[in-house]
Amino acid sequence: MSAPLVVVHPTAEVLSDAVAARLLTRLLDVQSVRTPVHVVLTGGTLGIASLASVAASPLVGAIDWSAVHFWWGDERYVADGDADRNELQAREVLLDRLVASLGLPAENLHVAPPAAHGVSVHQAAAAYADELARFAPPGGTLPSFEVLMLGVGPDAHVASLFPDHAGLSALGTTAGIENSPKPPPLRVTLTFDAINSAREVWLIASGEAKADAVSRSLGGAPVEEAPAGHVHGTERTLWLVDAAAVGR
Ligand SMILES: O=C(O)C(O)[C@@H](O)[C@H](O)[C@H](O)COP(=O)(O)O
Repeated sequence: MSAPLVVVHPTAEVLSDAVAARLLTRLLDVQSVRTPVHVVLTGGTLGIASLASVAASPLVGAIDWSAVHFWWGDERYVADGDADRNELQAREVLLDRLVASLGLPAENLHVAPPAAHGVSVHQAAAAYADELARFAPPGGTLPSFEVLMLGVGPDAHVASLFPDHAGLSALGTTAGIENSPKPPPLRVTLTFDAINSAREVWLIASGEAKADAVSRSLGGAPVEEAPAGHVHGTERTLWLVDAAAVGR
């Protein structure tokens, strides 16, 4: 477990560009020593803005995308093609282009299943856990995540781990979430154990509305109040924020 390091950027725009630059540089560094590389993406405004910044970066062509796998920290359990799907939003700003022209294999996008008739959110979570286990080292249940990104909610949630909510005590690698306080109500999420297995965990937050959540998370609030304060990378935990999110 690594102690958090907080990096403050002046604005949300600079922050999303800096997250993109950091991700691309990290991929270049890692690809010089090991491959394939597993990256976990986040939904949310800033997460998607950061992917759009990746698409706009001149470095995007320098990565060997054929050896990168993408996962999601959480996914909204809605029908395939629904605009609320985190994977759809990520595809629109970046991933479709990586597949179409930069060599990312379509099968390297590992999504939690969309909602389907007769399939519960818990069954979808179990299917996502099976997919994760397929890419785990022998005897393991999870791929070796290099970077895992998490947006932070105004209530200090991360992924779909909400304060005072069922997912906080979920065992295993994934959980189905019902009655999410942030719509839509059904979600599939990685658990704390799965998140905390990543080498680097990057929490990203911008805007005044997140200032209280950031301060409570970094101030040691209990997990039931501030789940975001209880995620850590094994090697590095970064809080990448803008000035407003730290009350400046
Ligand atoms: O699917 C989701 O809704 C999420 O993955 C969620 O955890 C998100 O990252 C935060 O709520 C921050 O979202 P914003 O950046 O939009 O505030």
